[in-house]
Amino acid sequence: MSRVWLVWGVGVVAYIVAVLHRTSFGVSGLAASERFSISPSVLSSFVVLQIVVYAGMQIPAGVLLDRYGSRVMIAAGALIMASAQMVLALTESLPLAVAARVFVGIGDAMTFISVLRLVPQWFAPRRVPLMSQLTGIFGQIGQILSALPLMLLLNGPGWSFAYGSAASLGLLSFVLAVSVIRNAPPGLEVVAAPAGLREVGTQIRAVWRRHGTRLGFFTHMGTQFSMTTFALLWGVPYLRSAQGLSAAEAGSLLTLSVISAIVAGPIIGILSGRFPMRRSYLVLAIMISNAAMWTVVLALPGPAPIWLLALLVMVISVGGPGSMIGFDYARMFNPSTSMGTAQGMVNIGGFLASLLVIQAMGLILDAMGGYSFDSFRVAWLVQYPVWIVAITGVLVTRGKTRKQMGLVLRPIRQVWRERGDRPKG
Ligand SMILES: N[C@@H](Cc1c[nH]cn1)C(=O)NCC(=O)O
Repeated sequence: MSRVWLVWGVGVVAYIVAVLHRTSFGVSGLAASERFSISPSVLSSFVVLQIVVYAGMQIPAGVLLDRYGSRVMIAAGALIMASAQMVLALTESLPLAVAARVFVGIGDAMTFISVLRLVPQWFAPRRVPLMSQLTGIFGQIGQILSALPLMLLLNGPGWSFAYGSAASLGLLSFVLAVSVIRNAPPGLEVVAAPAGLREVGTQIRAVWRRHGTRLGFFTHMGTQFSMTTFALLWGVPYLRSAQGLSAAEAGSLLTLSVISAIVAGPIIGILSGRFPMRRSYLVLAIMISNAAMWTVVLALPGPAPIWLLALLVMVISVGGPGSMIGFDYARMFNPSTSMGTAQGMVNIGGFLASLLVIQAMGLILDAMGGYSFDSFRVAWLVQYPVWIVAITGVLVTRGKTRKQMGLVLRPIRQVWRERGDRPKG
């Protein structure tokens, strides 16, 4: 196997294991409620705290990534997460469990953007959009590992064995990262120069001021938060307690979600590569279809048929690969020495929205008496303000970006008309 595939493959394995750690608490939510005797809102606070840390660490992680490169960041992230999962495997103390999830958030924050950073370093520019999509997609296998084997281990040998196994996988990923990953092919490495706090602050502000970075931020926000909320915490309790599905059915829907993202990813990668100036239409279509699908399901007065829930899961899952367009924008509008910072900023979008929604849902569920059909029906409504903010953000920053580029796009109708008028053959 050539060096490039090996480096990328090990990076992807590290990301898969990070996603496994990240999603493990969501699938073990009901078991965690019993083990630590906690209510829905405390349970959601766990996940919220983990995402707060993940989102809060994006800019520091991005700055460190620009400075030290992918290898150190991926290896350190893997070790931190493995140690935290081992603590979680062994403890029955709530404060220690909370601290462990904080460290899972820290390690997780260091992983994805560092793996994504390997792509433009190791692959030819024309391959970058598709390889970035594939990086994102393969990472979601970690969610399958949570939904199926981890769930089986939880229901069989139990909590400690399940979390201990996740920790061992994390250790393996640390060893692989140290031995195999290199930041770039020999002689091609570009790292940011050492900088003081003031210079770093100036650089961060410069990155945020670029309209393309903010376009990426709102893109990431509106496309992926619904699926993240579903996968990280509220999906399984909703499907089981409100919609009456079995654990196996709920697990299968989470697997279907990953399969949908795997199918959608390359299509989005190819479409956004062929029509780079129209990528935002794809982004807006994804946000609107997510909102429309939820509207149909929430409008029903009782549990939805399983085919409709499957359709909901498939539609919202397209948001995962759709959010990768946000990273394309960051890459397009930022120099390579501040790419890590820009991608970290974009990544905050979806996770910030997810944590607000997860926490708000936990509070609503608590106030309405727990995991009932009616309380979930109200709780999911908190998604709509996020779609409004994200769609507005995309429209505004897209306008500014186009203006800055001096770009005037012909209306789509005109493009189609001209295509039709072109002589055939
Ligand atoms: N949107 C995800 C990645 C993705 C790609 N396909 C499905 N999901 C994302 O932004 N990930 C960041 C992370 O840390 O996982």
